[in-house]
Amino acid sequence: MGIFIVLEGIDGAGKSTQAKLLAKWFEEKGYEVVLTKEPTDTAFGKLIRRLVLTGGKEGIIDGARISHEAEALLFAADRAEHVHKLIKPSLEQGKVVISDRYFYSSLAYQWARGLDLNWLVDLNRFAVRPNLTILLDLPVKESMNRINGRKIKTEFDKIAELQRKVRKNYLTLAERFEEIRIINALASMEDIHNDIVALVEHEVLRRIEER
Ligand SMILES: Nc1ncnc2c1ncn2[C@@H]1O[C@H](COP(=O)(O)OP(=O)(O)OP(=O)(O)O)[C@@H](O)[C@H]1O
Ligand SMILES: Cc1cn([C@H]2C[C@H](O)[C@@H](COP(=O)(O)O)O2)c(=O)[nH]c1=O
Repeated sequence: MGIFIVLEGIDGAGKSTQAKLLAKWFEEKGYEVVLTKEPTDTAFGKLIRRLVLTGGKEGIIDGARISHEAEALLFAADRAEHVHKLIKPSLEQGKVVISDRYFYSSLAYQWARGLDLNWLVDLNRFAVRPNLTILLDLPVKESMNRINGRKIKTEFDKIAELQRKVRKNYLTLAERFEEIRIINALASMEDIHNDIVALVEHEVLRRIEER
């Protein structure tokens, strides 16, 4: 069985930066790595980017924005394909899978949109649990600074208030899901990478060796 690691956090927390650094670290140790993300690059992921994550006309169906429940279902459908077609087969082949976002994003964001947390947990029950989930925790003010320079912004990027709710939700989720570990994302990229490596060595590799 392989190793499954997830990076989570509000927009601009540094997930993709750290996912790439961690993938390189594992590769240098000789592991075969699958670096992936949600929403995925498949047809489902593209549909989500068009219907949910673009603030313009493309997000409108039959004259109105899609409901938050429909959004949650689309994210879950994308995730089901991700789990069954990529994550599970890669783990069965003994690979290291690193995902930039996973079902915790649905819990944190769609909960912040007003949906019921337990309904979201049930909807995502099919999602295989990671060995380790790293929550990159960053104050919203800093995340807004980091993402402000982007040319294309999602609706979420623009709304600092929503990001505040999402950050609070992630911290609450870290109390509920034992695989979530919090890292201070205000530090330098290098320090954060070193903190992540220490967690991986301690929480994942050592436990596998002890089995
Ligand atoms: N520790 C850090 N200190 C300062 N800037 C950082 C740090 N980590 C990442 N950045 C910068 O912040 C921006 C956002 O980083 P990144 O794309 O990795 O975040 P993300 O969490 O994947 O964002 P999103 O969820 O919105 O895709 C990038 O310009 C990146 O270079
Ligand atoms: C998986 C997932 C994502 N989201 C939101 C979170 C972000 O605002 C965007 C994705 O943007 P990124 O730059 O590609 O990280 O989608 C969500 O609301 N629910 C989810 O399940």
